[in-house]
Amino acid sequence: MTALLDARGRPLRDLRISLTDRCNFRCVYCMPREMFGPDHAFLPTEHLLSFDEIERVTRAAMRLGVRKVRLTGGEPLLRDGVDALISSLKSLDGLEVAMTTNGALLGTHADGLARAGLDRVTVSLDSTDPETFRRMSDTRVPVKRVLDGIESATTAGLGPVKVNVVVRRGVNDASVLDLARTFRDSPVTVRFIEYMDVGSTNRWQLDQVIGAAEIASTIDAVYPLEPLPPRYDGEVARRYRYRDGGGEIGIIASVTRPFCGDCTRARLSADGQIYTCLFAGSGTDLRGLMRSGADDATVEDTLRRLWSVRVDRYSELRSRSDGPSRGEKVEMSYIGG
Ligand SMILES: Nc1nc2c(ncn2[C@@H]2O[C@H](COP(=O)(O)OP(=O)(O)OP(=O)(O)O)[C@@H](O)[C@H]2O)c(=O)[nH]1
Ligand SMILES: C[S@@+](CC[C@H](N)C(=O)[O-])C[C@H]1O[C@@H](n2cnc3c(N)ncnc32)[C@H](O)[C@@H]1O
Ligand code: SF4
Ligand code: SF4
Repeated sequence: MTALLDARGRPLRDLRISLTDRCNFRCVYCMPREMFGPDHAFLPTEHLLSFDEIERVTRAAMRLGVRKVRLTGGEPLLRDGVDALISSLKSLDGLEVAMTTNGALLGTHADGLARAGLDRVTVSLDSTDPETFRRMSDTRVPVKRVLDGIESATTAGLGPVKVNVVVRRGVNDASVLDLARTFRDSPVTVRFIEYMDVGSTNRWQLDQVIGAAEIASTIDAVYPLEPLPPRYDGEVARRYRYRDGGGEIGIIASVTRPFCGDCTRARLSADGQIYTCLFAGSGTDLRGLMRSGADDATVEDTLRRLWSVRVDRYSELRSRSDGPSRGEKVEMSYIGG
């Protein structure tokens, strides 16, 4: 089989699947409470893709080159029966299944996820300081519960666990060193993410971004670092290791050093739209297609046609004066991060 490439020569390798648009947190950079309050209309259950439909799309995507899926959201652990979905995805030959979660429910779910066959988990955690954590995540869940969840995941064998930290100037600057220190000499890898202009509700401004170079030098000044080579083509995080052998960290520089050139990711929203870029304004409706009776070959063909004309490179164009307009973009909680 010849590899399917998009119009810029990029293969399709990863499928990120949002299981729900709901969340038990209201992170200010993702689902600000003033936009996602009690009146917000979340998707009704019948609009969510069923597990059978998710599996059908995954099988079609695998025939086109996908080898890894990441279950995300919203908060994926809020979707009932997630263990059953993982078991059925893991029965597909050679598929790696990972999950990104806010960790609040990991303590109770870690063992079941491991039994279902989940390969790895990434936990989002923006600070270990209780007040800063609350300010970033706008939740009553105590930070200790997330830290315990990370430990449960490690004990259950869902590792090596990664911790994703969104860094926002003026809010959690101090968390860079705190989190580096907390997880040094542990099996957990912390990855610092430049704050991005996803969606249309977080009122992003460039001066709120702490760039990769500053993050690296802040850590390097206290715990000297050296760069590591990527583990695979298209890895989003730049890796560094502590010179004293204390483990490694990653930095995801999607604003200051975009990685669109080897972006191999498609995204499936909770209601079955396929997006070829995190910053897209609209997707292609696979749910409607499947519910109108389309067979597997038609689903595969739709994906193939969509990927073969793909030209997306939003992050590379963001800073150019002739770059993309700041029109409506899909929300991260709906499409998955
Ligand atoms: N702009 C942009 N940002 C991305 C993309 N993929 C991931 N990110 C950002 O990077 C963060 C980390 O993504 P992960 O899924 O944890 O990273 P990953 O490197 O794919 O995961 P691994 O399988 O562990 O290597 C996300 O939460 C996003 O903020 C992408 O395609 N475009
Ligand atoms: C949308 S969340 C979904 C999964 C789960 N609820 C969680 O938080 O891990 C996926 C990832 O997107 C990241 N994210 C959300 N908004 C972001 C933004 N504006 N800039 C950078 N990363 C963001 C989060 O930190 C998280 O790691
Ligand atoms: S980043 Fe994750 S935990 Fe935070 S609001 Fe978005 S979906 Fe929820
Ligand atoms: S901005 Fe779009 S094309 Fe670029 S890396 Fe992110 S998802 Fe891929």
